[in-house]
Amino acid sequence: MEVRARAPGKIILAGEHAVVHGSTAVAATIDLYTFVSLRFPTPEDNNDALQVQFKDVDLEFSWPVGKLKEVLPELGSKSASTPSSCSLETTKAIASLVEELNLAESKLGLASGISAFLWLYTSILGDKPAKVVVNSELPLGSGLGSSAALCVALSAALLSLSDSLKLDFSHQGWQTFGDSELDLVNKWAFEGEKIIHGRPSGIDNTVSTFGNMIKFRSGELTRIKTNMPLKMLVTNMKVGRNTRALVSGVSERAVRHGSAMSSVFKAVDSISNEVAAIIQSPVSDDLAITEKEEKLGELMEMNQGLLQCMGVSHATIETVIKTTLKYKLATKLTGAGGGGCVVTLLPAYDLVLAGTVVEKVIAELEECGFQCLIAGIGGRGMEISFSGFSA
Ligand SMILES: Nc1ncnc2c1ncn2[C@@H]1O[C@H](COP(=O)(O)OP(=O)(O)O)[C@@H](O)[C@H]1O
Ligand SMILES: C[C@@](O)(CCOP(=O)(O)O)CC(=O)O
Ligand SMILES: [Mg+2]
Repeated sequence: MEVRARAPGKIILAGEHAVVHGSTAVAATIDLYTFVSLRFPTPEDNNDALQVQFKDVDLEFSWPVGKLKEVLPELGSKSASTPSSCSLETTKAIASLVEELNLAESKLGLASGISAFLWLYTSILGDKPAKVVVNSELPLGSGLGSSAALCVALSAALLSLSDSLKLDFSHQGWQTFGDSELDLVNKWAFEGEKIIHGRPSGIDNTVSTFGNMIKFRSGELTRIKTNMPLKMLVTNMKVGRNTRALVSGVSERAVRHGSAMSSVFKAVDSISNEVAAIIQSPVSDDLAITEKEEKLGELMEMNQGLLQCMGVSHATIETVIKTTLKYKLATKLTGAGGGGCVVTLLPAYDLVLAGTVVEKVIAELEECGFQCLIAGIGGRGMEISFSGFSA
């Protein structure tokens, strides 16, 4: 009896950071997933603990359910069908549980993910013993939304075994939820993101839950139907950074320079809306596609300039921008910046030329020690699959 959930990462085509301050942003899923598997113990297992294994970071923990009951003040008082924020009291209690894990210095950055795990698990499934395994195809902390993918996959797995969803356990293979169930997953995942990001906009968990490509503003999503082939090169510069710190850095700058920063956010809003309009407008021929790519590239460059204004670029990002510019390709950071990943718009149709240009640019970037991948974008959102359940 096991449920497996998977949720994709994302790229942000325009609008990161500004979206936290009410501007429009455009995001698409990428075909790299975080997986969460969950199973309850059988009587033979004789297990009365909540066990979790985070495979990507080589960490494994176990809390006897008695301990959780003793420490967590609100345990059992939550309803899985009503997402709620973690209270100050529970935040402190979870922090004490995480502190007792004595994480090594190099793994302290993972504490917020463990806290989000404990909050989501105990809010949705209370004190039920279980074994949870997390693994991901996404690089962690690189701007591709691993935090949201974790929260979405976890919320989906937990909700699917709670009493709040009525699901078809006999269905074979991956299945998704209806819109109202997806909405519930998304709301819980947002609560988890709050613990990891501090002040998330909700764009990452929303695109990971619903899939495809979305325009997002102040918690509202509009699905985008692409009318052009979009090919993106994702380059991971492997420079570590922390989303929470970068997001709060932008907020502090916005407090120091209110009027200037609100103009920056307004400009980003216009850029995102133009990006969405270009992607959705009908195309007549290849020439029209090339024209659209040129406009998108220019908008990406403008967005990158404004991200630099917000203080979230990085010397390494500028290196990649210069390298791709030699090949007339536009690049911007994606996600929180400060390192992490950048995206470069690749020509979709000019295959002969694209082949050589793309190969050359990838070779040059890889020579610098960066990791490149051409991501499939705009695919499915969160999905679950059951095994070992009798119909
Ligand atoms: N597979 C995973 N296993 C453990 N923790 C994870 C996993 N995925 C995400 N996290 C948590 O999310 C954090 C990274 O989130 P964040 O800084 O927002 O970057 P991003 O979302 O761009 O990957 C990690 O430090 C960790 O706490
Ligand atoms: C910077 C931001 O716009 C995106 C952060 O994405 P990531 O966690 O770096 O993948 C923050 C947010 O929207 O919650
Ligand atoms: Mg994140």
